[in-house]
Amino acid sequence: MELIKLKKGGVMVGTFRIYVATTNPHKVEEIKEIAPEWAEILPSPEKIEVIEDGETFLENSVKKAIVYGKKLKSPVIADDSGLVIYSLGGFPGVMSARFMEEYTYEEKMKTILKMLEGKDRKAAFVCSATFFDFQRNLLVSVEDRVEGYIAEEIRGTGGFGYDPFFVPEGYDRTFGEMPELKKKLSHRSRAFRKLFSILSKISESESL
Ligand SMILES: O=c1nc[nH]c2c1ncn2[C@H]1C[C@H](O)[C@@H](COP(=O)(O)OP(=O)(O)OP(=O)(O)O)O1
Ligand SMILES: [Mg+2]
Repeated sequence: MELIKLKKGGVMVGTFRIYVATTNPHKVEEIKEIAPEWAEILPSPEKIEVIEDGETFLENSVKKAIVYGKKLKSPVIADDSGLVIYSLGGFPGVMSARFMEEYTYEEKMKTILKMLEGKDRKAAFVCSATFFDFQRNLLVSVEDRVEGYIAEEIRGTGGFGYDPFFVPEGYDRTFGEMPELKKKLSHRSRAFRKLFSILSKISESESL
């Protein structure tokens, strides 16, 4: 049984529905933008609480995928991601969302800007993308990142989270100032492009 109904005689014979195991609609939108034509990407029909107590993005990504996949009994994809600042030992890392949880991202970023005074500003966004198919007990995880640095000030209102102070390598504007370009450059688009390409290869091998 093919994992994904692909083409028959070169004609699309159907799509493969995948729910996104997330509470974050920005993630759903960004994944939809880069998903292949055979994947029908939908927000989860249920909001499921997952305790993200993993020490790595991978652990949390796999946990979210399995909890949602088992509950929905349908193929899912999950993303655990965050900001890693090298001169702060990788802070905030897996704690990116929980750092100053009760404050706005504006306040979180202002605090981090103070922490960075006199320090090296190199940073990366990291995304661990996981696919889990409950029926086939198939789990695939891929991690990727986008290197860059933290700007001297908060700029732009596009994107979400820490976008307004993250400048990707090779550019001088923040993701907040160029949300369209972010969709191509980001850790999320890189990780999910890799994940979808692996799923296509698994499907092709199954239909051999
Ligand atoms: O593209 C991004 N642009 C800016 N900031 C970002 C991005 N990607 C992750 N981040 C930050 C936001 C949050 O502080 C943490 C994600 O936390 P993370 O747990 O993966 O996501 P979440 O709690 O919003 O939704 P969920 O866990 O339901 O997928 O890293
Ligand atoms: Mg989360």
